[in-house]
Amino acid sequence: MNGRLADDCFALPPGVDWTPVEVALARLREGLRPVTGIETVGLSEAAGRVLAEPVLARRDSPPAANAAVDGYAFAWEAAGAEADLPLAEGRAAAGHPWPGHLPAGEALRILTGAELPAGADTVVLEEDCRLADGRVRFPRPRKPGANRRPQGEDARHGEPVLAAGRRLRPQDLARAASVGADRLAVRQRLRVGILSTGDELLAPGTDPAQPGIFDANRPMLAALAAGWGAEVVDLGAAGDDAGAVRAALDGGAASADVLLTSGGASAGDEDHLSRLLGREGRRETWRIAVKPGRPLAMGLWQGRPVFCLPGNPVAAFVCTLIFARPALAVLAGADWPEPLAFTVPAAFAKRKKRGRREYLRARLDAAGHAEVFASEGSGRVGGLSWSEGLVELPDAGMDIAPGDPVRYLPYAGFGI
Ligand SMILES: Nc1nc2c(c(=O)[nH]1)N[C@H]1C(S)=C(S)[C@@H](COP(=O)(O)OP(=O)(O)OC[C@H]3O[C@@H](n4cnc5c(N)ncnc54)[C@H](O)[C@@H]3O)O[C@H]1N2
Ligand code: MOO
Repeated sequence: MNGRLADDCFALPPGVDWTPVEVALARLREGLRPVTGIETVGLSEAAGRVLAEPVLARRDSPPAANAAVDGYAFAWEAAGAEADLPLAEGRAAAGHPWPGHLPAGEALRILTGAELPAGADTVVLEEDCRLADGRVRFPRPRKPGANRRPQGEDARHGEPVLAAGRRLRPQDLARAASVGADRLAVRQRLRVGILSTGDELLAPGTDPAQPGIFDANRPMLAALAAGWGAEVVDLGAAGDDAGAVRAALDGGAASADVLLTSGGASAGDEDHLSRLLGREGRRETWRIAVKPGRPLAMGLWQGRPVFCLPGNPVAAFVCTLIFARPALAVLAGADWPEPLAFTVPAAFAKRKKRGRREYLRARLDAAGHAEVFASEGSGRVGGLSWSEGLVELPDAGMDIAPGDPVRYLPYAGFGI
């Protein structure tokens, strides 16, 4: 079912001033619900889509016991410890079952994937066998059932094999296909509108001699959202003018399910986005205890959630990974994703203030230690491109020395 978001879905509990990251995340998790409809697609179109209903096994998988190796099938009980069995006529191959009932005390040539013939319960590996005069000799495997893949060992008929909310990875498609699924009920793609704001922004292709800065956020945010399975709606760039920002928000609310804006998030004279949302929409300024990203604001414009990301590209990027990504997942009907994190030794030294969580652009050196970008400047796009993950430092004050354990969040864990 599609959810309507409550007006206060971003509101913080009363009395909260500087919002710890985990409080902000918990609030998002509680306040958001799926906003996308459901459609049916074939397996070949389902990669990256979010399952709307569980996939149930349409039969046992495998449908019958079969051989895990090339060798000889036989009944374990009837063979001695040093087995010496006559070979039955014919063979069993994948897709070509042997029709008869194998008498106890005989063996049958069998290939990997072939259904085990009636009467046989065990398969001996061909490398362990000696063949002579129509007989096969081998040391009997220690246990009955060796090299046999039992019926239904991977899935039972009717069993849910994939839960609703899963974003389908290639291996999930294999799982769905293996139990006979054909068409899957998935969520429609979340439409994510991307808007940049600021008079200083230059479109790509502008003469570099022009004053201003090139819009770095929009291609980055669009690629992030697309990589997470969204349909991107490019809302362009709006100048620092309330009318232009209002028109862009109206256009976004009409064409997208959720908006990611950048710039104008804090409380400066030209921070129209934040002000407009406050006056004409619904805005919660969170003052999150995080660096970078403190000015992140969230709100609703005509019922559509809006993430007002800070303009500084590093802050926009970090806020998108940490806050917008799980929010977009929930809005898209997917499970809440937790970032992947490892504890690794630091390759750097840093004194950190208490009272806020910090994210540093980082990557692992050859020894597996986390090194960080030379500058923490939130405008340094070079550091974003240099980095392969983030070091996450907790709210406490810290004096970090090389070799101290730190939490490293590889970008690969964010799907980028
Ligand atoms: N008095 C205060 N000033 C600032 C505060 C504060 O709390 N009080 N917070 C600082 C922090 S932290 C950040 S982050 C920025 C965020 O401000 P805004 O979201 O209002 O963003 P702008 O002022 O519009 O832009 C900031 C910076 O980013 C550049 N920018 C904007 N959009 C883009 C884009 N699409 N591509 C590349 N660069 C972009 C813009 O030119 C500015 O340099 O505020 C601090 N100030
Ligand atoms: O979020 Mo600002 O430094 O924190 O760029």
